[in-house]
Amino acid sequence: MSQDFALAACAEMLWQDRPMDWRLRRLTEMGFACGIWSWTAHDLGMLERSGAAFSSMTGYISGRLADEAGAAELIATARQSIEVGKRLNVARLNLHGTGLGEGGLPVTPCETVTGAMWLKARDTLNRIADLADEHGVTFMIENLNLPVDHPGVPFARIEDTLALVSAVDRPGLRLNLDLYHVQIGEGNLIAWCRRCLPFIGEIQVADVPGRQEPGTGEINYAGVARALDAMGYRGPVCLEAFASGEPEAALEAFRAAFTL
Ligand SMILES: O=C(O)C(=O)CO
Repeated sequence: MSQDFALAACAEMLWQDRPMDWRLRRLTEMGFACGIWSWTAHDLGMLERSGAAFSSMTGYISGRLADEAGAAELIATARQSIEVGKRLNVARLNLHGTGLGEGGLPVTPCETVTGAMWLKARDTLNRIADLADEHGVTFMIENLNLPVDHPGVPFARIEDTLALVSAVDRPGLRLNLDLYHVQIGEGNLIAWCRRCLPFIGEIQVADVPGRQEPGTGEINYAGVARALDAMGYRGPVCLEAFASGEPEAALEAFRAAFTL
């Protein structure tokens, strides 16, 4: 049995009754890198002392892609996140089309994205890619689903994030291809993996419905893993899911699905 993907898990969603340093140590012991969301929610010294390998974390605090004031806020808070990311040696810094608030809802919801907004978003992401070059870091933009978890987020669909990342086409800006969100919003997972392949920074997974580990829902993740292997993907895959029972068992189900 070989493990061809670099496996990680989102520490925010597992063992929610345990302190974060415990979760990070447990994931590390089990051989997983760790994903976290906003660094502002954590004691940075604790994160540093945990010894975890951080696969990704949120790479901004607030802001938006598609208007001048929002872009200024995004760039300023991305700068702060770069410093924290360097301190923790975080591999990738994650972005969304707009800041997310309570329950993952957009701080500034947007139902209609105009042509001018698309152009501004591309310009903002080029500024993000400039920052990435200057500091030697990698940003990613994550697709989200609109129907269930994140209504009103602009540039949320994989079609949108792929259009932006491929238009910018710079190594410091990649896709965080979240297959849970693709399944809800667009489906056709393997075809999207193929289209996104040249631009993928990380893949995130959870089953649908319920956002739990592979095997709890309708997605054949072992089949997706075989297809990714056949197309030559060898990058990180992160479980961003709740556990249906014991987190250790959820992590082993994830590992089994992505071990070829
Ligand atoms: O819903 C997600 O995938 C998110 O990462 C929101 O933070």
